[in-house]
Amino acid sequence: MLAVVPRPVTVRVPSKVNLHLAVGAVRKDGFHELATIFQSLSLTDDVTVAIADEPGVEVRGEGATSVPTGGSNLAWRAVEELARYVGKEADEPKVRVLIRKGIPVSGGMAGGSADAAATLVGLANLWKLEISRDELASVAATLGSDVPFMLHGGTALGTGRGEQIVPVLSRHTFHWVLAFARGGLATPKVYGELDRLRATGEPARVGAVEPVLEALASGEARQLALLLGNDLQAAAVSLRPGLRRTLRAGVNAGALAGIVSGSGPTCAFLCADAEAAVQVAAELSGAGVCRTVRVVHGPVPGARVVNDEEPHSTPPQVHA
Ligand SMILES: C[C@@](CO)(OP(=O)(O)O)[C@H](O)COP(=O)(O)OP(=O)(O)OC[C@H]1O[C@@H](n2ccc(N)nc2=O)[C@H](O)[C@@H]1O
Ligand SMILES: Nc1ncnc2c1ncn2[C@@H]1O[C@H](COP(=O)(O)OP(=O)(O)O)[C@@H](O)[C@H]1O
Repeated sequence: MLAVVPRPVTVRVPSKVNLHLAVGAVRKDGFHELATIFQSLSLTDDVTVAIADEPGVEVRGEGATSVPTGGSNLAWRAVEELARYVGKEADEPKVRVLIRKGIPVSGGMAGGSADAAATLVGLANLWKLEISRDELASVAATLGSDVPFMLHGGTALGTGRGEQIVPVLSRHTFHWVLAFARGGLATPKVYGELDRLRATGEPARVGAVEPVLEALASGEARQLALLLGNDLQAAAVSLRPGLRRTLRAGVNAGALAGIVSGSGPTCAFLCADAEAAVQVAAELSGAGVCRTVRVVHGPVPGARVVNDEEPHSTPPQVHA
C-alpha cells in the first residue's frame, strides 16, 4: 500500500524590534538578565518544511549566502530539537527546510530565531503533532533567547534571558522605517562590548519599563517615541561609529525617533503614520547612510501557517 506523503507546510514569521531593552547583570550561565519589550514587524521570512528523501536546509533571499545550511542553521537545530522532544529517532526526520529570507542576517532583528520558530510551527503541522503552544515555547527556549517571542509575535515583555514572554496591551499600529547596514554585528560581540564599556565607565541605562507600557496602551506614537531605549545601542555604536550618522539622518528625515534594533546594526525609525514613513524612507535612502531602506509596521502575528496565501510579500523597498 502507498503511504500518503503530507503536503509541504509554509509558515510566515515576522522580525522584531526591541522598543525597550534593559540589560542587567551577567548571570552564572553567561547570559545577561533582561527586561525587554519586543514588537513584531511586517518584515518577514517564509519557511517551508517538507518530507523529503534528501534532508537539509536551503536558503534564498536577503543575505542568503552568509547563512549556514548545515547543522548550525537554527532552523535545522529546530528540526532536531523537536524530533528529540517528540521521541523521533535521530535519523528519522527526513525533512527539507526552504528558507526565503526577507530579514537581514545578523541585523539585530532575530532572523535566525524567526526561522527556528517558523520551523517548529511548520513541523507541528507537517507531523500532525498534538503539542500545545506552551510546549512549543519550551522547545523554542532551548534554541535561543529570542525564539519564544518569534512564535508569539505581537507586543510582549520578555524577562529572564528574554525567553519568558508575557503579552502587552498595544493599541493601534505603529509605522517604522528600517535602515539596513552593510554587514552584520554578532550578538555575543555586542553584549561583550557592553560589558567592556560598563567595566570602564557608566554608559547611560534605559529608564523604567512602566511608561513604555503606558505609551503602548495609549497607542500614541509621539509618546512612545520619547521612551524608546536600548542598552545595547551604546555598544553597537561603539563597534560601528557610523550608526550615529544613520540615527541622526533618520530623525533629520522626519522620523519621531530612531533606535538601534536589538544588537544592531539595523536602525529602526518610528514615524507618525504610514504616509510619514514613506516620506522618511525616501529621504533617508538618498542620505547615503545605509544599504537599503524598508517601510514596515507592527505589531503583526507570530509564526503562522500561510499555505494558501501568496508567497513572500516584500514590503516597500527603497535602495539607498
Ligand atoms: C540582542 C537580542 C535582543 O532581543 O536580539 P538580537 O538583536 O541579537 O536579534 C537578544 O537578546 C539576543 O537573543 P538571541 O539571538 O536569541 O541570543 P542567544 O542565541 O540566546 O544567545 C547568543 C549570545 O548572546 C548573548 N546573550 C544573549 C541573551 C542574553 N539575555 N544575554 C546574553 O548575554 C550571549 O553571549 C549568548 O551566547
Ligand atoms: N536561519 C538562519 N537565518 C539567519 N541566520 C542564521 C540562521 N541560522 C543560523 N544563523 C546564524 O545566526 C547568526 C545570527 O543571525 P540572525 O538571527 O540573523 O541575527 P541577530 O542575532 O542579529 O538577530 C548569524 O551568524 C547567522 O549566520
